[in-house]
Amino acid sequence: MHALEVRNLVKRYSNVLALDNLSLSIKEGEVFGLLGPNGAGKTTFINCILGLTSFDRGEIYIFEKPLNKALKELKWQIGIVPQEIALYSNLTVYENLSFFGSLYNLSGRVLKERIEFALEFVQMQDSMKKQVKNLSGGMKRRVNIAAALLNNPKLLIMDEPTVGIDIFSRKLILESVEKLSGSGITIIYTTHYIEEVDRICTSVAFINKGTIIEYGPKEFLIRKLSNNNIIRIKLGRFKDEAISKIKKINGIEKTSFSENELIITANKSSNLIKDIIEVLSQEQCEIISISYEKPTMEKLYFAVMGYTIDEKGEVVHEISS
Ligand SMILES: Nc1ncnc2c1ncn2[C@@H]1O[C@H](COP(=O)(O)OP(=O)(O)OP(=O)(O)O)[C@@H](O)[C@H]1O
Repeated sequence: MHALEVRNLVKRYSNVLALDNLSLSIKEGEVFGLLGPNGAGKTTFINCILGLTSFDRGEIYIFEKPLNKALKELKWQIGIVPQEIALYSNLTVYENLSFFGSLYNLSGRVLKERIEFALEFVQMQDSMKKQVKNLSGGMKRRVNIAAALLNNPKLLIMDEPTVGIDIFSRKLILESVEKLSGSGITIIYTTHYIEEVDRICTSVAFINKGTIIEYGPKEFLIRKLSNNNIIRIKLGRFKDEAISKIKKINGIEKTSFSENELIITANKSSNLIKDIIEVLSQEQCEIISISYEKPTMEKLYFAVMGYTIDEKGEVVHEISS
């Protein structure tokens, strides 16, 4: 079943086209990362699917129900962690959670148990009596997450939950998403931190200028979008002739050799390792190790967004469209 299906969504703010025919679908149970730079349209997208902002065109289905129906019938199964902290600062952590729980019609023992579970989940039990105004930004964000989990949602939407918070809270938030992953809950997680998507998401969509450039399961995208394989071969004894012969193998795009390491960039479609080993053994070279370099999510992201990264790791070049 699809947790979310969006078709040709268009949203305009006067002269800004914030969402430009955006389409995507998210399967139930996925931790889905929506990754894009500032102003890409992430928050507008989230606001549209939550019915918080109107849109000009398109269709949205949540758990296969049209948006209006879904928001009426499934409202209590959707947890939201908004970008802005949405808590009462003069109330304590516990009082805030009691209030949000009562909005879900939770009361008595069930409410108490759900609050205890949510507090433990975000590791805030020790701070439950503190007023929210006395908490750090990261702790407030964790209370927001606890509030979103009170009703045991089927769909959890987290809009840039780690922006501007301390490292410890960030670590806890990422760990809590990891704990939820695989439990059946669907999570939509917007961010502009590539390493977060790499760590916690099962699928990812690259969004820019209001449109989805690519999306799918992470491993699928890495296979689809990486243009080549990089093979590293550490040699003991070697002959220059072997290196020259390897350069000529069909499918090899680039080679470099320094400090006894041969780095080969090979065409994605070719499996050349057998040919390379054959040359090395014919030339009686000593192979110490062979490894494949996996393309990183970061390299993939910049490539998809139209940038390249040089050897020093700097973004150097925008490819004009
Ligand atoms: N209320 C608004 N009125 C006019 N323009 C808006 C409004 N909200 C967003 N925009 C514009 O729509 C575009 C998409 O903005 P949005 O906030 O959805 O992007 P975002 O990816 O969430 O960015 P960020 O990571 O900075 O939060 C931007 O060009 C933004 O300036």
